[in-house]
Amino acid sequence: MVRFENVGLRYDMGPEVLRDLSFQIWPQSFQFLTGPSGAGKTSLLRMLFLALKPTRGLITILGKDVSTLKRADLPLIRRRIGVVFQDFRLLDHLTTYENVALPLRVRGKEEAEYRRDVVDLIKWVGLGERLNAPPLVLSGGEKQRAAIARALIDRPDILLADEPTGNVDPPLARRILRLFLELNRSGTAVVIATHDVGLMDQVEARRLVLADGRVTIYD
Ligand SMILES: Nc1ncnc2c1ncn2[C@@H]1O[C@H](COP(=O)(O)OP(=O)(O)OP(=O)(O)O)[C@@H](O)[C@H]1O
Repeated sequence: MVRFENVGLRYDMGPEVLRDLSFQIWPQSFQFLTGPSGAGKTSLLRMLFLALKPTRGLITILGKDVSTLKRADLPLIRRRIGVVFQDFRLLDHLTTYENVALPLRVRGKEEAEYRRDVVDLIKWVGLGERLNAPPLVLSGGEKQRAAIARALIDRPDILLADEPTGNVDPPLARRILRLFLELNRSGTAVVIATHDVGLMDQVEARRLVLADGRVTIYD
């Protein structure tokens, strides 16, 4: 599903922040991506989301070599990748419902086709009471779950989450982790970037550990 071979990344003329990364992410797998602050977790996620190209090496995502992808191919592949950003990126002038429905609206789907799915998904993340609330009145944990619902609404093959429990207390972090595990059981590959050791210790899962620009894998 995802294959990295000897991938390196540098920003502008700076030093290589990631080097010699070789690993695969399998369909329906679950893994944590971890490492100290500044180790390159967000940079790696950005390459996985096709927001950043490597400066060397080969990346294949969903069967496509990213170096040969044309701009016009990007939306189709990105649609199969759900992302929960560290800063949520919800639109303040839209309600929870509208934020979650946005990817479908942008694709030109009719509301009658998706309304039920959007409402069901919002209930699944525990925000049934907040359907019509704008992000400004949501707590950090509620925003987090709205961002998760939006990442999932188009049924991605792979979900990438950047510090998805960074803004929530431990009970809510456990709840969010359970949502990801449930999602994974239903067939979605999941990559969670985190430096929350307490969170990782709750499940036996593969860990991709970044340090000094390199990755070590603990299966
Ligand atoms: N746009 C950029 N331009 C230049 N350097 C960058 C840029 N983004 C990240 N870096 C550098 O790349 C390295 C990795 O950063 P990155 O944000 O990927 O790490 P991280 O592991 O996600 O950190 P954190 O856990 O603090 O979010 C850091 O040295 C950072 O300064």
